[in-house]
Amino acid sequence: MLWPEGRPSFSENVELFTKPVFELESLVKRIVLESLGVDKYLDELKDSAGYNLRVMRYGKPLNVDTDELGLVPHFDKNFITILHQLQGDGLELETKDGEWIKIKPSPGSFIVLFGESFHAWTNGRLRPARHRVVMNGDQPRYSMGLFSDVREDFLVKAPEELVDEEHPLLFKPFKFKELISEIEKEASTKEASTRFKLCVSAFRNV
Ligand SMILES: O=C(O)CCC(=O)C(=O)O
Ligand SMILES: [Fe+2]
Repeated sequence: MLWPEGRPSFSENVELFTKPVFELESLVKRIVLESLGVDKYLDELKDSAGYNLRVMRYGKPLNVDTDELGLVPHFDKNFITILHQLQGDGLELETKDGEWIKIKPSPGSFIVLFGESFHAWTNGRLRPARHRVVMNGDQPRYSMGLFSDVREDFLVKAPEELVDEEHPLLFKPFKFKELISEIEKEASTKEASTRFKLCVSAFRNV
């Protein structure tokens, strides 16, 4: 048992992570919406938000001499992901040009990624980051993440302020649960290829 008996440092670490990470999530949402001039939708997004806090462990690589994939390249499907590496590097991000860069955060820092749903909601203004975990060395890796998304019946629809001639509507409005079923459908037909592609493109409008 890890919580709360047995390993007090585990629950302490989770609690230490929780407060700043929730504050950061709401700050990031505010900054994004304000900078796009659509902060009037902040309450609507906040009221329909759902959260998922995960602590992740990646077993040590079988072979210490070669890099091993801890997590395949993928886009997160949610709105915002905030990650913290507790032990071990390994997170890599893909740049626009298809290059993989290693993320080496300082111990007290967080990594903020945007997911496919926020990409669609902002009518493409935010780019979702494809990322992966690459393991090397002889140690397991631990990370924590706050994954924020929306209620299943929330309609992911870009605000009209973000749609104009220069920025045509990229995705037809969809319920978050429709994106989830799209992911499940794809996963059952094409050997987890969903993890490599933008699932939201099923709702592409232009
Ligand atoms: O462990 C990490 O740093 C990344 C985790 C991740 O990308 C995910 O769970 O979607
Ligand atoms: Fe991810």
